[in-house]
Amino acid sequence: EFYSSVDSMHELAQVEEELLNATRSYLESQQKQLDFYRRYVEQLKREHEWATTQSKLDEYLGHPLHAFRLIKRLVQDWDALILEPIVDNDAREEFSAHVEALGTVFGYPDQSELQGAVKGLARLQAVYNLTASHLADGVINGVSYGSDLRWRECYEIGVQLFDLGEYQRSLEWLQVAVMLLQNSPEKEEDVEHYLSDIREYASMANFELGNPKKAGILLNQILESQPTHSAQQTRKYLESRALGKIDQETNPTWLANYTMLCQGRRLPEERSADPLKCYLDGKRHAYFTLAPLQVEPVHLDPDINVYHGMLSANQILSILDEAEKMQMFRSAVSGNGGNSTVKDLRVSQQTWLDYKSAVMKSVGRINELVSGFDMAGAEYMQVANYGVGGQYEPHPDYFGVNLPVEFKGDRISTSMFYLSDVEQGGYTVFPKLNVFLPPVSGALVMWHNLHRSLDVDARTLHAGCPVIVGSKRIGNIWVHSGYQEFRRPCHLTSDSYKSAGYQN
Ligand SMILES: O=C(O)CCC(=O)C(=O)O
Ligand SMILES: [Fe+2]
Repeated sequence: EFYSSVDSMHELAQVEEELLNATRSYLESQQKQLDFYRRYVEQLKREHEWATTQSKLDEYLGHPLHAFRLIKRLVQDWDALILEPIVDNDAREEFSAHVEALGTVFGYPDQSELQGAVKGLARLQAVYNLTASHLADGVINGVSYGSDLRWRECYEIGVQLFDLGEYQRSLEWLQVAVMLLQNSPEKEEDVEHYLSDIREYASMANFELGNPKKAGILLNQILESQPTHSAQQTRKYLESRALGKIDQETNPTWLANYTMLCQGRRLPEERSADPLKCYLDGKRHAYFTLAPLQVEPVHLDPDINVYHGMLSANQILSILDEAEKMQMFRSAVSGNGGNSTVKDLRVSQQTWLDYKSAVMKSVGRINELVSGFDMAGAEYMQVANYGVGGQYEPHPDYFGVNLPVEFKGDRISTSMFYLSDVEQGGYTVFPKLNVFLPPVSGALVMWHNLHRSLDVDARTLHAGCPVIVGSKRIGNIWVHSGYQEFRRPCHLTSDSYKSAGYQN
């Protein structure tokens, strides 16, 4: 699977590079061969004309050498030099073999990949209010990336969204496709034809959106100029379908908060708390005496802190190197019965690193010293890379159910290292706490998922917003409660009442 991570998209870029090279050399060799045929045909033509313009063709052919040459040409030369190479063309076979081999070596994206990429775009539109026309112009949140889309691409996005049942968005893209097509340098008769295809989809999308009248008007427009268009069948089909009620999918309540925070806007608060201040902490451990922790508290109770500058650029490179050597997998989310399922809930690829290498030893130590927890209870670090529209919808990190003893307790804390900056989007947000965090490479975000009583803290619900531009990389370390009895002891009174109002 390619679209879910920027890393694996690299391979696609390589595939395209190979395709370009192969095609270019194929065309060159074809061109050479064509030049050769043309020269040979010219030569034959001269001979043929010379012969037939002789006053007496009879006499010409009566000459044994002439007769021999004509017969040789027809028996051998035409076949060997022209007909055979044109019909079965070595270069062509070599070329298709090469292209096929590319597919087996690198893999080749299929229809589902295209759908995945389009879903990613739709997700970005939904969360960041991006219009299809801005995206088509290559403008994202006012920044122009100089990669505008052609009408065909917008049309394709519209079609894919239609197939995904995203009719409103499909319509939006189809409209952009129409505008671009009308201003494109295509031949006029082609434009009319393409317009009809787009209108046919727009008609169906309108129908699905409960607007059969508009659907009918569009179909009529098509049939006026092209009476034999497949819109005929579409009209019959739509007429035959009883207009059932379109059940609008209701958005979950957290979506509004999630969307706002992803855009870097805080929700209005009833009372404004004292602003939190950054500080240096050189006392947490002797290790930090010379280089104190740069702490940015972003929430109190539950505490969420960002520790800046925890990993150097070189350390990050080593971690990513190590991760690259492991196979990255499409992230799964724990489903019912503990089975992992691959859902759009989480679109990224990930791998797990132990704490054996030099750099991972430091990472483990940093985590131990900053969190105060015993790494004996830590899972391996999960390194993840988010691709097009990559996201992780709001979730808690704890499991919260009766865990088997092997789990050594639930996930008491989350340490998330940002292993990259993200050009646009990709914030980490806490919808119940009104907190958003833009990723900052080298920073570490840490919070507790459990109360001191080890009851789950529902306030820690959080999410990774869709990445708009860039490649987001994070490294997560989850520490379990099993070994931390002396590191974070229970209080005499339970504090779990604090999250009671946040369960849903
Ligand atoms: O990507 C993010 O910012 C959050 C990731 C996350 O919550 C997780 O991996 O559990
Ligand atoms: Fe998480």
